[in-house]
Amino acid sequence: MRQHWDESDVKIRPNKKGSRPRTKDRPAYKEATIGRIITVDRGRYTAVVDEGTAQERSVTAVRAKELRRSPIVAGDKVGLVGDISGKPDTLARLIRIEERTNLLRRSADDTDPVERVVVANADYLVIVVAAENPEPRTGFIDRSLVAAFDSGLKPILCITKTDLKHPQWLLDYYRNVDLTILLSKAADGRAPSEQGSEGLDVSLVEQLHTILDGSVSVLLGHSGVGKSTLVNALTGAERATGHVNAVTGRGRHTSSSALALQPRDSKAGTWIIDTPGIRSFGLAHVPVENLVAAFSDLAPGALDCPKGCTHSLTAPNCGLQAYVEAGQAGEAGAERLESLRKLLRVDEQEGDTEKELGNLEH
Ligand SMILES: Nc1nc2c(ncn2[C@@H]2O[C@H](COP(=O)(O)OP(=O)(O)OP(=O)(O)O)[C@@H](O)[C@H]2O)c(=O)[nH]1
Ligand SMILES: [Zn+2]
Repeated sequence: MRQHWDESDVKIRPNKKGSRPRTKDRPAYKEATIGRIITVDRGRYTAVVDEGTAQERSVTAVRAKELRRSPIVAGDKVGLVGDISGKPDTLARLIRIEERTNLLRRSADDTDPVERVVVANADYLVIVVAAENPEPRTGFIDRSLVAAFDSGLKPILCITKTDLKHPQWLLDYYRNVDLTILLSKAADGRAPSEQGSEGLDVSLVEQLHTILDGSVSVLLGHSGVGKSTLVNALTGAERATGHVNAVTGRGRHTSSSALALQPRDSKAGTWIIDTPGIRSFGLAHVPVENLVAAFSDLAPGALDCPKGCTHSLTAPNCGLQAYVEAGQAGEAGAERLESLRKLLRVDEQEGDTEKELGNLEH
């Protein structure tokens, strides 16, 4: 059952000096407890406090009026006041967003300059694709790589379902790119199972578990690639901490906003943030230099571009073009440059019109 809260339930009683006008640093708020946001659902923020201690618990909070215009996302560290017991029917007040180490951003599409924040303070972006069913799309992966680069997250490409098909062409495409690629173990001819974690490769889970231990990772992937299977295997069937239950009271997260989960047997501070609402990254907010730099196999070529080069097919003396033609970006160079030009929107054909279908809470 969903409880109904009212912000007035959590108004903090004025302290003895309460009549004093609020100053910018609001001394009373120095007492705030720091929590980590694990999900946002219709204006309710779920934060974990006293992380890694016996008192670890999740607290539901609403944000203070002053923060009404500030996006707060999974991974954010926030200051909480009021009732932070985490007991049923209690509601804390979120009064501050702590400084972020980084922010994974996207725009709704490539023409919308308004950037939206997806996740804060993450270390890795794990891009999950299937070797087949559904067929992986390099356009999607390249976009995700740009978003990771622009936001300062380390990308990992995780390829599932290699038992169905060996993704050699994909490995070739990324051969010269600075990117960690993890594959599920190949080929015993299994068909994708209809339920459960059948077909999932244990070694892939173990590899991921090891790399991500102690870090905050964002998992990204289209429907059907095996992302839920992977998340379930990483977090264990029973989510011992019960944080998810705290979100909806039903043990299932119903909204499409990002949700942070703790992997089993991991160090304190290890979080995996699932992003069910995100199908792709609009990149309108990303500066051209970062688009180019994210293509680490091509980027050195741009050093020879004339100032203000558009890098289009017809751009005179484009260094990228010359670099690729000289074979310095390897066999996939031409294809990679074509992909970059799509993102730069300087390709001759219609650009990548992949539209955002995601829905994110703010
Ligand atoms: N053959 C094979 N099947 C797999 C593998 N990993 C997952 N599957 C199957 O692929 C199907 C889709 O997996 P899910 O984990 O539900 O995929 P998802 O990406 O979470 O998709 P949504 O739940 O739609 O978001 C399931 O039937 C899984 O059992 C794999 O490595 N090999
Ligand atoms: Zn150029």
